[in-house]
Amino acid sequence: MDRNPTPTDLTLDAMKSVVSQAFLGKFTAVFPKLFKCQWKTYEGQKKLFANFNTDSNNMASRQFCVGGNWKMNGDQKSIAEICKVLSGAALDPSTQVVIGCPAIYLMQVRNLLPCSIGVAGQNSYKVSKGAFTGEISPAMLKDVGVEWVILGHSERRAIFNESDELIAEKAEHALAEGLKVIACIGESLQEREAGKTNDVVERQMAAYANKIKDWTNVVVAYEPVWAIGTGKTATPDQAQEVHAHLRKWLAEKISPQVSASLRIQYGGSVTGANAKELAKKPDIDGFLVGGASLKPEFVDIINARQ
Ligand SMILES: O=C(CO)COP(=O)(O)O
Repeated sequence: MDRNPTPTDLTLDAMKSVVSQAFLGKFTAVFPKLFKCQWKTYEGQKKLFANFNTDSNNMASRQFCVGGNWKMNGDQKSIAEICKVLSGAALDPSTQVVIGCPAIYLMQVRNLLPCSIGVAGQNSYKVSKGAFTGEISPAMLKDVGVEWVILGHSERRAIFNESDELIAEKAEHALAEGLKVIACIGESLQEREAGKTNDVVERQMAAYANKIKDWTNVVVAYEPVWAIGTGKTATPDQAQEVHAHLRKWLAEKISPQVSASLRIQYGGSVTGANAKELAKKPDIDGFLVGGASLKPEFVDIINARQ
């Protein structure tokens, strides 16, 4: 929809939901898992709906989205344990949850987690197949039931020398293949201290914008490099300042609609203890979490808006 939803649109959506739920009810006995999953989604949408504000610039109109980035951590045993915790936990149904796990464990994680939790690759290449030893493609991620990919993480940029252009090409291809993309950006400590934060995130966003024409399936993750894995979280005000700047940039360079609807996560030493304060900021629409996503406190981060 390229306009704000009107109360009539919302009522029609609610009616469609009720009818489809009634229809689903008939099949509860046959497809209990499917029903449980649909119901959870419905409950989440109902909660979102209750909060919905037709002012599209309002944070309530963007679904809170929390990603766990396990990076190169875990083994079959520990991953099974984390999946058990997540599967059994009472997670805020209005929060979208996505787990980015090492490629080799993607199928295991997809099989262990309920369908209400999305699974993400941590990287994918810019073409669908071929002689690219060591790479995986969006088509392969989709083939094993993975719907998301994290791209442009600062570790890919710094350690594996990925350029803004390559990352944008990867994002373009992943979106064309039907994946949802968590597109990471963020400045280093040196860049922040030199007062270049806005320039850096604008440059990284401009590279994405050169290749991305439809932002519907994109979530941006603002992750200041100095806050990643350091225990030195950006303060809620520091994070909000950059998120608000990004929204202004999006309004000017892309469109007011994309600026109002694109979700921007914060990442960098998010914990169960600091998530609630960060989540109160109007332009913070979720988190991308490293270390704490491997621990039970990840549940508190998911529930930060409750
Ligand atoms: O890099 C991150 C998520 O992608 C953040 O990592 P930490 O939460 O461990 O700081």
